[in-house]
Amino acid sequence: MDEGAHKPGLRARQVAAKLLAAVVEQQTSLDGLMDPEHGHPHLRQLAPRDQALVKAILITALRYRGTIAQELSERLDRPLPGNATTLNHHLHVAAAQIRFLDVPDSAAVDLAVTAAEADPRTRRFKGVVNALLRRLTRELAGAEVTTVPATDCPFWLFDRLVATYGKERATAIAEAHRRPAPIDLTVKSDPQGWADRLGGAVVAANTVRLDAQTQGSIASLEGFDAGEWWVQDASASLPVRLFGDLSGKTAADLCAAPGGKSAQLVSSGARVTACEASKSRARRLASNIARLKLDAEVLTGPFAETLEDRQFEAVLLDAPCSSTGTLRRHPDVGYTKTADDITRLAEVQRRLLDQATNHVAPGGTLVFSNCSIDREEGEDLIAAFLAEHAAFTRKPITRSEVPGFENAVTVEGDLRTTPDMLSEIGGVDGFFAARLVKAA
Ligand SMILES: C[S@@+](CC[C@H](N)C(=O)[O-])C[C@H]1O[C@@H](n2cnc3c(N)ncnc32)[C@H](O)[C@@H]1O
Repeated sequence: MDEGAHKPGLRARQVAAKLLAAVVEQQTSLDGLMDPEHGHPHLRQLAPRDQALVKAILITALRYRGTIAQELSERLDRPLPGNATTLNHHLHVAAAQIRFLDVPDSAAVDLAVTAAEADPRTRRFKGVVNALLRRLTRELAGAEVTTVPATDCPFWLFDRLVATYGKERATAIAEAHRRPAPIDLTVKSDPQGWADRLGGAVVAANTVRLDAQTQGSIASLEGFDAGEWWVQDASASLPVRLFGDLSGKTAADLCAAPGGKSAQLVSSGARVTACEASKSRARRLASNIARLKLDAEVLTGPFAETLEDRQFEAVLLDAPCSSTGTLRRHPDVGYTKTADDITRLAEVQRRLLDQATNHVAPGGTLVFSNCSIDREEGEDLIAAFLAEHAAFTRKPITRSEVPGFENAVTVEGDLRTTPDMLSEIGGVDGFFAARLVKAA
């Protein structure tokens, strides 16, 4: 066997290059590749420390993909052949480490050279890899990023952001995408006490924010086993708050897994039915609810089938979407989704909203939400819904209902957060929510 095959850390870099290819060439989601049970087998074979390294490399390589591409190409004497995609992945994996991660530069360069040499497709570029990465290290290791934010936002997405929000705000959003997101926890009670215990800060009603650099696994933090809190971005906690007091009321969470909003509904005093179409996700939902020692009815299958003709006073439709509001946490989304996906997902949402109307009791409230920042999945969808459903009217959200998020309330009375908001405290995910009421 090749001597290099035994180099510590080599396998992690090879796996990182392979997974990067899966994201950008086959549009496979990083969450799917990283799943502890069903993720990529090569990743699961690595030691936990190496798995964490691969994850850090991939998140960084995707977050700064445009900058890395530009900095590499500026240092090439002549362009790489157009079909050198595998080579490109090795270079991006190494550049992510050199530019942004706390890994010795010499190891990043050396392992990239060995990885290129070990692969028949890239062997002949070994010298190029060595020279290029050494030059990158010499000239840019530890340097500030000087590219404009749009460099790291996939073109199709940036164009849509400009069309909706204008160039200045689109640029601020793209800039926010480059900053790692903090870890937000929704606590059942005593937010200040938990903030003190975990070294965080209270940033919204029941949201405790921990630093993005918080060490160790989430499950090892105090209060996890006791079920005192769950992970949920501050903006994702807003839709359920729009129902107001739910004590003793019936509530359905139509698209429930992994269950952050179901947990909130139960905690607000509602009798909750949580529906989830996917079997594996429904198992996760049930286990999350159990860890939190909360009580909810969990139904597995599409809600239109499992609920039959049941109706509820409060109905939440937190629909599947493009997730373009979560690029800070999921930088792969810009490379795995396309403009066509947005149109397709908006159509799914339209159909689910139609079905949801059957499960709202007369006089009941329907909250529609998702984590997209595209108006086709938000503002436009709700405008079309209201035009077609005479039994429903919007109950405008008021600024006083969402302290700290007053600027997220739109003229129409919907809620629209974008990642550039609240940047002084670490930003928020992009989210949309509308509150609709069914005639009595
Ligand atoms: C955005 S996620 C929900 C997140 C969840 N509300 C939370 O806060 O944790 C959307 C979920 O809806 C599920 N889903 C999609 N179509 C569905 C349907 N017709 N019935 C029930 N669940 C559905 C998906 O499998 C996915 O788990």
